[in-house]
Amino acid sequence: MSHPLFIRLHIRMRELDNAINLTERRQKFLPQQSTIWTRRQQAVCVRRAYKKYGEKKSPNVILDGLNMTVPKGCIYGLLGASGCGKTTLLSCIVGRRRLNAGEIWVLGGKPGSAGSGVPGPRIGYMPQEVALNKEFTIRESLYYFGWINGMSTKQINPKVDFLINFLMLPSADRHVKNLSGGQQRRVSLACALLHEPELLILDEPTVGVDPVLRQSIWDHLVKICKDGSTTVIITTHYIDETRQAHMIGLMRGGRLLAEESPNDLLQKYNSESLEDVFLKLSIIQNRGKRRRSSILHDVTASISVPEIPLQGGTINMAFDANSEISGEFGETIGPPSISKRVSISNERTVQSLDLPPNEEIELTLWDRLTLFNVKHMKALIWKNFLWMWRNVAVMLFVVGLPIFQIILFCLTIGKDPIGLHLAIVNQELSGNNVNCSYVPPYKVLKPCGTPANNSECPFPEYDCVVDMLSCQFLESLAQRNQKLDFYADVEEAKRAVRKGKAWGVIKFSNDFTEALKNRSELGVHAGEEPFLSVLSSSEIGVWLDQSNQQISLLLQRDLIETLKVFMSRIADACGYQTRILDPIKFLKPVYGPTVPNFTDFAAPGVMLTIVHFLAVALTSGAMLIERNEGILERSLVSGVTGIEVLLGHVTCQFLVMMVQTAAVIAVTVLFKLTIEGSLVTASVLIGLTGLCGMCFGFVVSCITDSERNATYLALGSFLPMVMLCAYEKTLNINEIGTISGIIWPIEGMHTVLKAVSYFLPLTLSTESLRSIMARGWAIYQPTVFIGFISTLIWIVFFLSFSIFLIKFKKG
Ligand SMILES: Nc1ncnc2c1ncn2[C@@H]1O[C@H](COP(=O)(O)OP(=O)(O)OP(=O)(O)O)[C@@H](O)[C@H]1O
Repeated sequence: MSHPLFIRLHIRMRELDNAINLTERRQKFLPQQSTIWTRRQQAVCVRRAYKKYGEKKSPNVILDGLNMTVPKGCIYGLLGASGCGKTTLLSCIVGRRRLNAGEIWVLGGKPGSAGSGVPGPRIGYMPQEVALNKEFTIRESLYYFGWINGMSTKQINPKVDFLINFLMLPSADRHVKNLSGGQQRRVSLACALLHEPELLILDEPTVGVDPVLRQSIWDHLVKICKDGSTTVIITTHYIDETRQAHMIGLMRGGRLLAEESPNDLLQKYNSESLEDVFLKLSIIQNRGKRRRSSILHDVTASISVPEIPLQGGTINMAFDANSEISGEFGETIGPPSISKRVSISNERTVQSLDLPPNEEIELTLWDRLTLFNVKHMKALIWKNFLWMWRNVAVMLFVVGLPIFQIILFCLTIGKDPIGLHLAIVNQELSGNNVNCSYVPPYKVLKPCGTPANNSECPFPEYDCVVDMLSCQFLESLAQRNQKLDFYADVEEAKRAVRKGKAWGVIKFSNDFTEALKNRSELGVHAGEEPFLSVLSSSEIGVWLDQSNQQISLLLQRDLIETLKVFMSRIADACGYQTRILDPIKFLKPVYGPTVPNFTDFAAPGVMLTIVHFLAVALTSGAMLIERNEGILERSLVSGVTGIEVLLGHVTCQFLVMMVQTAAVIAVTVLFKLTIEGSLVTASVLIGLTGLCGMCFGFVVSCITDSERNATYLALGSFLPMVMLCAYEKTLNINEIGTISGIIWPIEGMHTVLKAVSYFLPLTLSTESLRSIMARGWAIYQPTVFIGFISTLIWIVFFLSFSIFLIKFKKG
C-alpha cells in the first residue's frame, strides 16, 4: 500500500472507525430516503449488481457486486475486454435481462416496472448485432423503429434524410442486405438515434466505421448531450476514442475497476493512454488489492474530488450517500461532480432532502388493461406483411406445400393395389385349354324347339353350364385387376412367390368342377364317408405371401369377393335363389359410401396434420429468425410487448392460414373426397387447427434457441402426435362408438396411450372434421363442437404459455 492515496484512505478509515459507533453503522445500511433520491437523480444507477449464467453448481459469474453511476447528460464509455459482461450489463439496464441480485434504476424508475417507460421509447438501443430485417430498405427499417417508438411518418421523413446524410449512408431505398457490414451497423445506429431518446445505449456503434465518420458520430453524441436532455452509454473496443466521453467505466472481473473522467484517470495514474490506465488497474486487481465498497465508501465520502467541467455546464450528478461507490479502488471511486465535501456524519443534510417527483408515468386502469398499443400493432403487422412480401418464394412454398402434399395424398394413398401377380396352378386344365384360354359361359340358351322352348322361343330358357368352374372362378378374379400367372405345379408356383414374382399361389385340383358339383348336391353329407375326397377336391388351396399385411388382406378380400360373385353367377344361371348362398346382406350404409375407401377415412387426419405442422414450422421459423437476428430484442426494448409481437404474427399468419385452408378445401373438392357436411364448418376447423399449430410454433420458438433445435422439437412432437392423434371415438348416447385412427385402429393401442391421445391437439379435431366430412354432421353435434372446443382450448393454452415464457424467460 505504498501509494499516497491508499495511505490517506487507511488513516481516514481508522479515524472513522473510532468516530462511528455500531448503531450509527447499522443505521447506514437501512434504506434511506436520500438513497432513493440519489438513485433517481441519475440516468442509470446500478447497485451491487450480481448476475450469473449457468447452473448453480458451476455458475459463470458475470457481474459480481458491480456499482455504476451514469449521471444525466453525460457520455459514459463502458470499457472492458471481450466477454467481461458489458452486453449483459446493458441488457439488464434496458430491462431485457434480470439481475440475480442488486438494483438498477434507469431514468428514475426500475426497468420493467409499470410506468417506468423502460423498456420503451425513452431508450434508444443499438445492440451489438445488426438487428435489422435484411430484406427491408434503409427507409423501411427506420419507419419500423420510428413507428414503434411512437413517431408519425411525418416526423420520421425529415429525420431519415438527416441520418442518411449524417451517417454517410447510400440511398434510403437500398436494401439492408445489399449494404456492407459497416453500413448495416450505421443503419442500426440511425434506428437508435431516430426518435431522440433520453437515454442512448450503444453497444459498439463504431465498429467498422472509418475514422472520419467515427469522429463525426462522437461529435454528434457530444452535441446531443450538451443540453443535458440526452445521456449516452457507449461500449467500444477503441479505448482511446472514449477520451471524448465525460466518464468512463473500466470493467473487469464483474466489477468496475474505475469510474472517472478520462482526464482524471490519466492524471491519477500518471499515464499517457487509457489503455495504460486499464493495464495498471488490472494489475492492481490481480494483486488482490481489493477493497470492499461499503468500507471504502466511509473513507471516500470525505474525500474532496474536483468537479468535471463540461461543455455547457456541469453534469447533474448527485452523490449516493449510502455507500454505493462505483469502482473497486478507493482512489477512483469518488463520483466526480461532487463539488463539496460530503461526510456520512452529515446525515441531517442528506435526510432533509425531499424525494424528487416520481418520474414513473402514471398508468390508468385502461392502460393496465389494454392488451396492445395500436401504433405498435400497426408497425408489427406492417413489418410482418412486408417480410412475407419480400420472401415471396418462402410464402409460396408455405402455401403451396400443403396443397402439394394433399394432392400427393389423394393420388397415392388409399387406392386399392392392382396388378398384383398371383401364381395359379390349375390341374383341371387339359388339352388345348391352355391357361384357361377357354372359359365356358355360366349359362347357354336352350335350342328352340326343344320341349322347353317353343318354336319361336318367345320366352328363352337357359341351361346352366357347370364346366371348368376353376376357369370361371379365375375369370372373375382377373376382373378385379390382378394378374394371373399359370404354373405347372405347386412347388414351381411357390418358388415364384419366394422369388417375389407373385404374392400367392392358388391351386385347383384336377376334378375341381366335379367335386364342387357333388359337394353342392350332397349338401350336409359331403363330409361323410365315402365322399370325404369331395371336400378336399372342391377346395381352392391358397398360399399367400403375408409379409405385407395390407396386400395379403386385400387378396383375401378379393378371393372372398370373387367367390361370392362366382357363386351368385352359378346360382343365377341354374335358377337358384342367390340369397341362400349369402346370409349377410349389407344394406345402404348409414354414413359413408357403399364401398368404403381409405382416402376418405384418412383425409381429415392428414389434412389437419399437414396444416398444423406447417404452421408450427412457419411460425417457429419466423419467430426464431426475428429473435436470433436481434430484431425481437430491439423491438422489446422499444416498448413493444411480447403479447403484441405474438398478436402481430397471429394476425399475419392467420391470413396465410386462410389461404392455405381455402386451397386445401379446393383440392379436396377437386379430388371428389366425400364432404357430406358444411364446407364452411370444415374450413373454420381447418383454419383453427392451423392457428393452433401457429401457437404451438410460438411455444417452440420460446423454448428453443436455434432453428435446428426448433426443427428437432417440431419433428419430435410430430411423429408421436401422428401416431397418437389417430383417434376417433363417436360420442353417442350409448358410448359404444367406433374407434379408429389415421394409421391404426385405437383398439390396438395401449390403454394408457389411449387416454393420452385424448389430450393431444389433433385427436378430437380430427374426429370432428371426419364427422363433418363423412357423416355430414353440423356444429351442434357433440362430436363436432367438442373438436372445436378442444382446438380453442389448445390455442389459448399455447398462447398463454408462450406469453408466460416471453415474460419470464429473461436472462
Ligand atoms: N445467454 C447466455 N448464457 C450463458 N452465458 C452467456 C450468455 N450470454 C453471455 N454469456 C457469457 O457471458 C459472458 C459475458 O458476455 P457479454 O456478451 O456480456 O460480454 P461482452 O463484454 O459484451 O463481450 P464483447 O465485448 O465480446 O461483446 C461471456 O463469457 C459469454 O459467454
